[in-house]
Amino acid sequence: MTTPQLVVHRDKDLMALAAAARLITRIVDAQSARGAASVVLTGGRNGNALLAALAASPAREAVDWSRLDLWWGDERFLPEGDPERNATQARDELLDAVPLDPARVHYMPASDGADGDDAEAAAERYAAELAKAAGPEDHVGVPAFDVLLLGVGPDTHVASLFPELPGVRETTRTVVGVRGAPKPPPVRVSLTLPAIRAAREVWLLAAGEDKAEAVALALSSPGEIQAPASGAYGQHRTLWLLDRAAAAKLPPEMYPPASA
Ligand SMILES: O=C1O[C@H](COP(=O)(O)O)[C@@H](O)[C@H](O)[C@H]1O
Repeated sequence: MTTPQLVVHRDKDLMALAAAARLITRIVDAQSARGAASVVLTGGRNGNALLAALAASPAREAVDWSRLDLWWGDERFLPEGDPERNATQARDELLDAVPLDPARVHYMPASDGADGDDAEAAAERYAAELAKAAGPEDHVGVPAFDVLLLGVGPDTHVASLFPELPGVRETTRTVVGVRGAPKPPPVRVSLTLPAIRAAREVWLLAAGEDKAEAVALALSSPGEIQAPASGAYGQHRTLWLLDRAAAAKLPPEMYPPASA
């Protein structure tokens, strides 16, 4: 487990710009070191804002998009192309504008795909795809992602792991079907905490005052069943990227000095 490191930006727009710049650097570094990079995308407002900032950045030219593997941390289990799918939103914000290798873009299945509306079967299919990409040194059955992005919901959910639901209790499988999600749509597919924790770096994104309670709760170590975000950490680094509004309820001793 890595200790969470907090960075607080002035507002959500600056947070998205800074996170995009940070992500470009991380991808370029990984491509230089290992030939390719892998990133797990998140849905939600902050994840989409990051992708939009990345699309608008001239520095995006520094990335070799053909050597980037993209995965998803969760998906709203809806038909292909549905505007509420995280994949559709990611395509609109960035993916359609950059020269990715389609074979390296690992979308989570849609509800009108090969498994129909069986979210559990779709989860198994995605787990198999992840296992195929994992190397012999990757014990959990997923690749050691360079960066795994997570939005943080106002209820502390990350990916589609909601407080107290079975998904957050999963200790063996890497991907699960989720039913009864309190945020629509109720049926989803999600990486589990063991899969999330296999990432080299986990970055949690939270901006806005509606996230302040969740940030304070998750960082006070209440337990991951009650606050799933508290169980999300990376092998090398766990980074919480916040704006001032989302950091407002942190106890003063946790507030990073440089960003006060
Ligand atoms: O539904 C979802 O919500 C969370 C958080 O989204 P936000 O808009 O409150 O930031 C997101 O992380 C997740 O990927 C998505 O499916």
